[in-house]
Amino acid sequence: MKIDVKICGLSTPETLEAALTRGASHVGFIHFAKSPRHLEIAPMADLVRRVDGRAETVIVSVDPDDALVDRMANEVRPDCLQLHGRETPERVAAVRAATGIKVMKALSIAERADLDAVATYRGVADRLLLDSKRPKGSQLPGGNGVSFDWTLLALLDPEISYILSGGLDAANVGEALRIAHPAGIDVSSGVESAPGIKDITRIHAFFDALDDIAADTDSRKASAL
Ligand SMILES: O=C(O)c1ccccc1NCC(=O)[C@H](O)[C@H](O)COP(=O)(O)O
Repeated sequence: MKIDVKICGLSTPETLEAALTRGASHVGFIHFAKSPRHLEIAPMADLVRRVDGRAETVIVSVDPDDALVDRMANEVRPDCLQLHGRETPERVAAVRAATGIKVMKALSIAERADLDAVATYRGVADRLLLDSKRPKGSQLPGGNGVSFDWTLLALLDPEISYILSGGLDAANVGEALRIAHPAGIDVSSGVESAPGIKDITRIHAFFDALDDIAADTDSRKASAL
């Protein structure tokens, strides 16, 4: 089964094109002032226009107030709003109802108890993104380039569909997909040369790794016949 691939924290037309050319299903743009990937609304709207239906566009924000939700919805018009703060299920439902735009809710996972929150967003958020907890000292709720213990995900109800995020890169995505069974994967730092600087070579390397995994899976299936 083909999984979704979200390349997040894009900020230039060139790196956006590279992600789209390689078949990203989702492209993400960050609106969070403390992030090295932060984009103001107008440049973000420009990048979203360039996507022109080739992938789903996602704006990432952290506990946005109603005024910001309104600006993102009306001035950028993304396909999806990713809420990466402490938004409750009620807030997710309210954002969805107010905008008519899909909502992806990000949840931080570090230990077994963190999985309890996942079910409370089921049927409320359109997508769930399971990310690592921010490391001590980081000001960013996401985009920290650290992974969590993927074996925890075996404890989730297998019916729950999620996007796996946090510290993925070309070198570890194969192992992540052997352990976890996500509907999609999300990467940011793993395709950067420095915080906030997306790297076209690393974007290609990430998709090359996914192609290798797909080819390996196909050949295993063929030899099992
Ligand atoms: O990327 C950021 O700077 C960011 C800032 C504030 C909230 C969320 C942020 N990123 C959200 C994402 O979806 C990232 O892709 C996700 O956390 C994975 O990042 P990484 O571990 O760097 O691959």
